[in-house]
Order: sequence, then structure tokens, then C-alpha cells
Amino acid sequence: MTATKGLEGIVATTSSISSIIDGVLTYRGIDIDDLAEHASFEETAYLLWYGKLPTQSELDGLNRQLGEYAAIPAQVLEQLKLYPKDTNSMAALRTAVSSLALYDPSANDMSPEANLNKAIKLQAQLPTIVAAFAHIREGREPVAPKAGVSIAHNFLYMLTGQEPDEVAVKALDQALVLHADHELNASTFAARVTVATLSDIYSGVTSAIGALKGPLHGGANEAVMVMLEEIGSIANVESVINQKLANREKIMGFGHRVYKNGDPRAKHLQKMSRELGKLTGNMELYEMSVKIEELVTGQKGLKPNVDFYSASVYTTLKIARDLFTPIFAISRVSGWTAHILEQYENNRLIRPRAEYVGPVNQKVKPIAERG
Ligand SMILES: CC(=O)SCCNC(=O)CCNC(=O)[C@H](O)C(C)(C)COP(=O)(O)OP(=O)(O)OC[C@H]1O[C@@H](n2cnc3c(N)ncnc32)[C@H](O)[C@@H]1OP(=O)(O)O
Ligand SMILES: O=C([O-])CC(=O)C(=O)O
Repeated sequence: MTATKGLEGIVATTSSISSIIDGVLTYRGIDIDDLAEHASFEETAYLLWYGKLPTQSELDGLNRQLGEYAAIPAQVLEQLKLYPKDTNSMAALRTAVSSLALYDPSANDMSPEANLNKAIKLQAQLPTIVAAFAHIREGREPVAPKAGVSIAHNFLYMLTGQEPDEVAVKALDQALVLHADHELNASTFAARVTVATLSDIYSGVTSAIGALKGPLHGGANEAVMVMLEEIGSIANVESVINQKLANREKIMGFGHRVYKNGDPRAKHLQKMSRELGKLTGNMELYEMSVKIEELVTGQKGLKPNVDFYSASVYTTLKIARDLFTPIFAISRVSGWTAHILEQYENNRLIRPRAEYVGPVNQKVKPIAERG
């Protein structure tokens, strides 16, 4: 038995949800480039759950459900008010999602219909939790969700209490499409491992949020913004990045376990970052990002991943840095839940082996003789 560090190259399951083949990402066989240009996030979520794009009446039905479920239980809202105000926003989301299960009478109903319904509920409720926490930690009352608008629109509305402009809604909607699923990434794997014990969907999504939080995965989008802030201005990019590379520090938002020739999602986010910069008359974050890319790709051959340009996109949309990873979760919960449903459909416990490298033939010494 020989271990493969980080399970690199190990094929751990079959799946018909998303694929990465020769650097091309598809959801249910549709190229991400096509979806990013022509599908809304709600259509994309439907595609992930049901395996096909919705007709207009199916989409209307899903939107109605999302609207009905968007309010979170009053108890969860009250609990959010008890969290320390400086709670990490992903920790708050993880805890709140876990507690949603306590107030859902169908939490342990394992029928496929109940699980699909809970997937839609989770999709509807995550944005409400994230926006509510953003207000509560500042001592403000949360803004209640409204029905009849898209998830992107509703989220921006709940965050600011004002009607968002169309450009911002469109940009966020496209970012949500791009982040919705990604084969067997770490958080999706965590979700599948959890539910493969036949634990409930809330446990699976709670595990996934915990895995997404780390800076080697979803947490990288926030870490990219920390780096951009540390650099401060375009004049400092070269010296700071060269120093980091010389120190063999990781440059956040670069590199990928699967893509070695570039992440197909990054170009969409780069374009969005450029267009939003132009529209707002402030191109500095975009220009700094392009310069960083030139240096890192030039010197290390590493390409930007999905997290790199999303940092400048969200900042230009005036979203607080520590909400970037929760926004990733708002999108990825569609993929996590699609994978959870797929795991339940054809389940087997996920239980790999470990290659033992510790001491052998040890004995229990009397306590007085232990060093
Ligand atoms: C949504 C997402 O999860 S996308 C990924 C988000 N994460 C990040 O952006 C964090 C920065 N990137 C990384 O840490 C890595 O590239 C990962 C975690 C994404 C992939 O990691 P792995 O496949 O395990 O690659 P690994 O860490 O082994 O890197 C291979 C080599 O490239 C280097 N490398 C990889 N990424 C980077 C980076 N961002 N900056 C500098 N060097 C890097 C490593 O130091 C290593 O060099 P070495 O062989 O000289 O030691
Ligand atoms: O697939 C991965 O390893 C990470 C990633 O890009 C994602 O989850 O979107």
C-alpha cells in the first residue's frame, strides 16, 4: 500500500455532474463558456440538480420555490445575533447552516424528493444567512429577502438594503455560474464523504463549508484581496511579487491541482474585472492584477485560477473582503447538493486506506517508566 500525497490523480468516484477534460470544464456536458454567456445562475443550478436546462415553466417553478424558502428560521436569525461580532464569516455560515437542520422537520427524511427539496432550500437560504450576518455584526437589523428577483439581485439587495444596479446583478450572476460546480474539488469531496455514511444533507453541506473556508481552496479569493491591499498600488507590484517569489511564498489565486494550462473560468472573471473597472472609472485593481499575472506566469509558469480575478470583481462591486468566500459558498451549494443527491442515488461508504509509517512493535510501559 503506497499513499498518493493529496490523492493527486486518484479517481475516487464516477459522476455525471461536471467534467474537466483537456482543460475544458463542462456542467452536464455543457461548456462553462456557453453557460457563462447564455445561462443564469438559477438555470445553472437547475441543470446541476435535474441534469437538464429548465423550460420556462420549470424555471418559474424553481424561482417560486427559491423565493418561498429564502427567509431563514427566526431561531437561526436570533442565534446569528449571539455570535461574537468578529466571528469569521465562513465560521458563521458553517454554524448557521448546521443549525438550519434543527428547525427543518424534514432534515432526516432521506427520500429523494425530500433531499431535492432541501437542496433548493439550502440554495435559497445561504444568501440570506450571509447577508444577515453582514448586517448583524455591524449592529444593524438584517434586510429581509424579497421574492420575484434572482439570487444575485436578492443578495445584493439584502446586503445594501437598496435596489442593485443591473450591471452589478449581471456580474454577480455570472460569477455564481462560474463557481457553481467543479468536479471532485476538496469541498465537494468532503460533502460526498460525509453523506456516504448516510448522514443528512445539512451535515454534508456543513462539512463542505468547512473545507471551502481554507485558503488553499475557496478562502483564496479573500487571500488574493489581502495581497492586493498589501501591495497597495501598481508601483509596488513588481517589488512585492518578486520578493514573494524569491521567498518561495505562495501567490494566492495561482496554480491548480487539475489545470496546468490555465483555469477556463479565469478569463471570464478577468474580462468582468476589466469591464467593471472601466465602468466605475477605477482600473487600478484590474491593472495590478494583470501585472501580477504577468510576473507570476512569466517567472513560475503558474496561471490564475477562479479565485484570482474574482477578488477585484467583488471589491469593485463594493463587497467586503471577508464575504468573498461566503459568496463562493452561495454558488457552490448548488454543486455540493447535486453531488450529495448523486452520492445518495448510488451510495457506498467512502473509506480509503492509509499507508502506516509510524513505529511498530511497541509495548505499554508502566506509567512511571514513560519518558
Ligand atoms: C477554487 C480553488 O480552490 S482554486 C485554488 C485556490 N488556491 C489558491 O489559489 C492557493 C494558491 N495555490 C496553491 O496553493 C496550489 O497551487 C493549489 C493548492 C491550488 C494546488 O496545489 P497542488 O496541486 O498540491 O500543487 P503544489 O502545492 O504541490 O505545487 C506544485 C509546485 O508549484 C508551486 N506552486 C503551486 N501553487 C503556487 C502558487 N500559488 N504560488 C507559488 N508557487 C506555487 C509549489 O510551491 C510547488 O513547487 P515545488 O514543486 O517547487 O515545491
Ligand atoms: O477543483 C479544485 O480543486 C478547486 C477549484 O477550482 C474549485 O473548487 O472550483
